Amino acid sequence: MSMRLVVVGAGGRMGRALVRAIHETEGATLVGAVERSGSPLIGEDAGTLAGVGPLGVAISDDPLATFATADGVLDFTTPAATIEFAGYAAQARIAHIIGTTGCTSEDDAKIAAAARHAPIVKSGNMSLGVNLLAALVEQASRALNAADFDIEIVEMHHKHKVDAPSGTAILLGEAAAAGRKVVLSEASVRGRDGITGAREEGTIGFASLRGGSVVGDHSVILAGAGERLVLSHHAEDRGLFARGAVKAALWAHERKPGLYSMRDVLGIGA
Ligand SMILES: NC(=O)C1=CN([C@@H]2O[C@H](COP(=O)(O)OP(=O)(O)OC[C@H]3O[C@@H](n4cnc5c(N)ncnc54)[C@H](OP(=O)(O)O)[C@@H]3O)[C@@H](O)[C@H]2O)C=CC1
Ligand SMILES: O=C(O)C1=N[C@H](C(=O)O)C[C@H](O)C1
Repeated sequence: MSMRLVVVGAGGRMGRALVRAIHETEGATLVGAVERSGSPLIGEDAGTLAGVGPLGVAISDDPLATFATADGVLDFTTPAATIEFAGYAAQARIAHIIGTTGCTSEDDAKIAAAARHAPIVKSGNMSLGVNLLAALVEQASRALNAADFDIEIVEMHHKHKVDAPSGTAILLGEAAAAGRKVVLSEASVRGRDGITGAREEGTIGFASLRGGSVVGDHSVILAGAGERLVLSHHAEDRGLFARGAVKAALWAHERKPGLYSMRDVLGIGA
């Protein structure tokens, strides 16, 4: 039987891409679409809004009632909304696929608590390419030691993005930190300005650029004396993330409660 999915934030950039991806996927059916109460999109057909024609799914502002009809929820919204949806998905015991970035460690603790009751897949990037890149970054960071190679992560996104560094940059930073056997929060340097002093050995630097319509560019630079290794990913279309999220939902369907990553879904080890 087809997996019944709800898209929350259905009117957003990713929300619309998710509706299209579900429509194109055999074995997945859109049964609900949610936006915040007061949104002018309430009552509109989610398929029409996403450009695939009417699907008979009106956008609702009642997540709890909508989740009761579904097997899973796809969530690319905001941290505050995601925490609320994690509670509802746990109550309904349905899979929750979280692409939202910018969550704090307190938010992540609430998501981990919800994962005791339902399967949750959370990732800063749902594409195959980035998750493979993370495995390569982990390997390269392990092979090239901190005394000889400095790690810097550069990302660029469209001008509407509200969080920095991107969730993907953090995911890649975690991979680099795992390769180096350090804790990212203790090693990271986020942005430089003024007389910063020379670079401290073993740190992992982050730089964020914003502008135009860039979907998502990431590079991890391992800079040594006289040579640089640059591992990059360029996303050209949001459909990439949406297809990954639908794949994660199908993978999580009827799986045991727990917090899973996209590397679990894709079977990519270090
Ligand atoms: N993990 C991944 O692979 C990817 C992650 N992302 C992340 O996904 C998130 C969304 O990105 P994007 O689509 O560009 O952002 P948008 O702002 O275009 O979309 C977010 C949508 O969520 C809605 N929303 C916010 N709060 C609620 C609520 N309480 N209930 C229902 N709907 C709500 C917004 O409505 P309103 O406009 O009214 O506030 C909006 O329609 C970001 O965190 C981004 O970083 C993006 C791409 C890939
Ligand atoms: O906000 C975006 O657009 C994106 N967000 C994710 C992130 O923060 O890394 C993934 C992707 O790069 C697009």
